[in-house]
Amino acid sequence: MEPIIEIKDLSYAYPDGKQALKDISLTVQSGEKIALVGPNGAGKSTLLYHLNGIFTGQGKIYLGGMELNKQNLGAIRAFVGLVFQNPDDQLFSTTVFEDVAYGPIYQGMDPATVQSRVEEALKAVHMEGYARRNPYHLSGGEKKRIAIATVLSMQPQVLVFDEPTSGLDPRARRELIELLQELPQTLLIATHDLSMVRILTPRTVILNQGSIVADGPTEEILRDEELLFVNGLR
Ligand SMILES: Nc1ncnc2c1ncn2[C@@H]1O[C@H](COP(=O)(O)OP(=O)(O)OP(=O)(O)O)[C@@H](O)[C@H]1O
Repeated sequence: MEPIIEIKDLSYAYPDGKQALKDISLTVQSGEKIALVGPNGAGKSTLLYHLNGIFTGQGKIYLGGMELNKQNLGAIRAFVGLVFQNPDDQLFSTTVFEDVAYGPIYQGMDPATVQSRVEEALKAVHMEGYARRNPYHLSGGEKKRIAIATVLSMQPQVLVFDEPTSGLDPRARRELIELLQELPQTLLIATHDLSMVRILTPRTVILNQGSIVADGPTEEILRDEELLFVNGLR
């Protein structure tokens, strides 16, 4: 079966010369749920931002068989939904509807399709009835859900999350994890929340200093105290 994500020998240096990713290769099959863990500065966000072309490093990335390049960028951005750590980076309209409708409108969908895309996306995050609300005045947990809906309205097959549980209170965190468990898409989640990893993602990849240092079943990785310790995870 063709992998849904294939990263081959990806390296990336920031303009100031900081080498953030070194020779990353990763293959993900459709439907997998994967945690990307590692200490601060390991390169997790940098890697995620490559998956929908925000950053472009050296190496090759294929998504659903499409090569990530300028020509395919529109299709790839519909295929891979990236949910930022801070929902305020994703919500900028005065109504939830406009924020969730933004992608479909930008893609030129007709009003009826836009409407149904918004309704479906809000339903998927259990936020029906919020369309007329102002995102600015929502709680942290609600904003997070709407940020996810803004991505779901594009019907992506891959969802990429940067620290989805950060800043949430215990109840909002638990509800968000339940929501992530329900999502049928392939998930790649950068996180420091190992207790979420334990229950949500059967596979874990450890990144440290820009390199993949472990990749395997979450159960085995989280059992390896030494591995966790040397990678700043304990
Ligand atoms: N705009 C930038 N310019 C230069 N270096 C950067 C920039 N953004 C990040 N870096 C550096 O790149 C490396 C990887 O950063 P990145 O944010 O990808 O790590 P991370 O694993 O997501 O960390 P965290 O867990 O703290 O979110 C770090 O050393 C960081 O300082």
